Amino acid sequence: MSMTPLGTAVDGTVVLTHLGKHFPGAPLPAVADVNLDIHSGEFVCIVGASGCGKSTVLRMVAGFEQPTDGTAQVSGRDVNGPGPDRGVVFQDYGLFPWLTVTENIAYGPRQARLAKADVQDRTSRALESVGLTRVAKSFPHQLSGGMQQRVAIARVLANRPAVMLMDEPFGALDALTRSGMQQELRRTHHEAGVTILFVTHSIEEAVFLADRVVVMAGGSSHGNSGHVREVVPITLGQDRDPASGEFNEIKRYINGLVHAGNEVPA
Ligand SMILES: Nc1ncnc2c1ncn2[C@@H]1O[C@H](COP(=O)(O)OP(=O)(O)OP(=O)(O)O)[C@@H](O)[C@H]1O
Repeated sequence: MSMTPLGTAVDGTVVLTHLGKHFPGAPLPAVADVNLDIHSGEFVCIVGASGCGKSTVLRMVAGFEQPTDGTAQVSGRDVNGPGPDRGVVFQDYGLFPWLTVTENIAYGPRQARLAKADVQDRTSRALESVGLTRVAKSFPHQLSGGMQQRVAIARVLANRPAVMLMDEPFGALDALTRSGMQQELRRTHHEAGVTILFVTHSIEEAVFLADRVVVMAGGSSHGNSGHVREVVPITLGQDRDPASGEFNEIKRYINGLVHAGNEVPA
């Protein structure tokens, strides 16, 4: 349980138990037997080669896909569909183009029929936490990709979810913007105390952001189901330097796990 300036008291535990998904008509389950306990406020990244089921796991936690095996629980309750306790951020920002930045962020709290003062308070705090106050009255098309993604993150924060689910959210950004966004997200995560489950192709991004990195493997191109290969705790502390030897050692280790068994035959 955590109490934060950006949120109310929330229990953002996520428990995955024998979680699996077999899509109709597929010869094998896309994902099988995923077991994971994420504690409230933890930052967990999922990495793995294309097709190993990273997005499918995230989508089951979001409630967009029903598991065919096992359960996903958030805050002690089985996930049966999407809900306001979980906020989702995708690579494409999904903003309403006809609404200003402020209106985009206020949309969720308004839909939840919160009192006007509450809506304003949540919106201004979320704006502030991602450094967007200056562009509050702009429309999405007037902003860069990085700024638009900040709006998407603020929009989720304004709903005060217990868990943020992020699927390759920085994948479309240039390297410099991406690195800035990673630093901001770490700070925001720290302030908001929200649990984050974050899917990425970038091992460096995962090592920079996460408390733990879940390495997934397998998938139909390997003749098996996507599964968790290893969960790697990142013991680098708050100030992480991607140029440091320690950082690179962990990166190399995870890289080895991601690519083990994927060697192209000679
Ligand atoms: N709606 C669906 N119907 C049928 N098969 C699906 C569906 N969604 C995903 N799959 C299959 O499940 C497997 C895992 O897909 P998923 O998108 O979860 O992998 P991923 O690790 O996120 O891949 P990537 O890194 O390429 O995004 C793939 O073989 C994919 O084709």
